[in-house]
Amino acid sequence: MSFLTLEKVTHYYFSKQRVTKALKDISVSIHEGEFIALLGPSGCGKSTILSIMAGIIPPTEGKVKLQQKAIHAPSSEIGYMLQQDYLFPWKSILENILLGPKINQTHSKEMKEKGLTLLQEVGLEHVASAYPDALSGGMRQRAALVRTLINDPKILLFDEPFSALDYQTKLKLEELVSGLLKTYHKTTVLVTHDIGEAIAMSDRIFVMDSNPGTISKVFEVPIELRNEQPLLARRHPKYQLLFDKVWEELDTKETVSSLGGGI
Ligand SMILES: Nc1ncnc2c1ncn2[C@@H]1O[C@H](COP(=O)(O)OP(=O)(O)OP(=O)(O)O)[C@@H](O)[C@H]1O
Repeated sequence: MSFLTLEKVTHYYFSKQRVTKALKDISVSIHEGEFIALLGPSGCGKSTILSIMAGIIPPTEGKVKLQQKAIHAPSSEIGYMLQQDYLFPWKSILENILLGPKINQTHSKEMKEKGLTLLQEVGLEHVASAYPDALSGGMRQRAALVRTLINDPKILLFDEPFSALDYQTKLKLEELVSGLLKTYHKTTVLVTHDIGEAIAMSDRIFVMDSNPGTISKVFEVPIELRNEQPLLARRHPKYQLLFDKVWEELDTKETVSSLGGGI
C-alpha cells in the first residue's frame, strides 16, 4: 500500500516580475520503508517537491497524502534535513537534539536516554555536552540526523544533506545513514545531484525534467545493489551499468534546463 502519495501536483511561484511553473502534474506513490532519490538538473523543482511533501508549501494544484491523510502543514511526523545543519551554537549537542521533544512536549527522562543512545549509534556520545562550534562538518550533520530521528518521524526528507562535506566524510556518512535507516525502517526521500549517491543508497531513482518540473523516468535499483551497504554497492558490476543509464537520461536535460523556468 502506498505510504506517501502525490496526486497530480502542480506548483506555480508568483512574483511581481513573473510566474514560474515549477512543477507540473507530478504523481508518485512511495511505499513504507522505501528509499527514493530525486535527481535532476538545477532548478527542475526537486526542493519544491520536498517542501510540498514536508507541508512547508501547499501545492497550487493536486494533493499530498501521508498514509491517506492530507498533509497541510509541517509536523513531527515528517523529518526534514538540509545541507546546513541549523544547530543552535549556544546550545550543547544534547540540548540541540532534545529541542524538538521539548517543543512537542514529549521531553522526558526516557527521551534523554533515547537521545544519548542515538548519539552513541552515530559515534557522538563523547560530544553530547560539547557545543556545535567544536564539531567538524560531518559530526554536525550526524548530530542533525539524530535531532531529526529523535522525534521518530514517519518519513525523512533529505535535501542534499551530504553535499557540503568532503568526499571521504560524505561516503562515511552515506554508510552510517543507510545502516541507520534500514535499522529503523524509515521511509526516505533524498534530493541529490550525485548519481553515485542515488544508486548506492536508494531503492528507486526519480529523474526529473525541468521547465516545468516533471518526473521523466523512474529507475529501479537492482536488488543486488540494495542489499549492499553503499560502499560495496559502488563496487558491484551492476552499479556502473545503472550509472551509465542514469547519466544518459540526465545528460539530455542539462542544456535544456539552463534556458530558464519562467512562463
Ligand atoms: N520562492 C521562489 N520564488 C520564485 N521562484 C522560485 C522560488 N523557489 C524556487 N523557484 C523557482 O522554481 C523552480 C524550481 O526550483 P527548485 O529550487 O525547487 O529547484 P531544484 O531542482 O531544487 O534546484 P537546485 O538543484 O538548483 O537546488 C526554479 O525555476 C526556481 O527558480
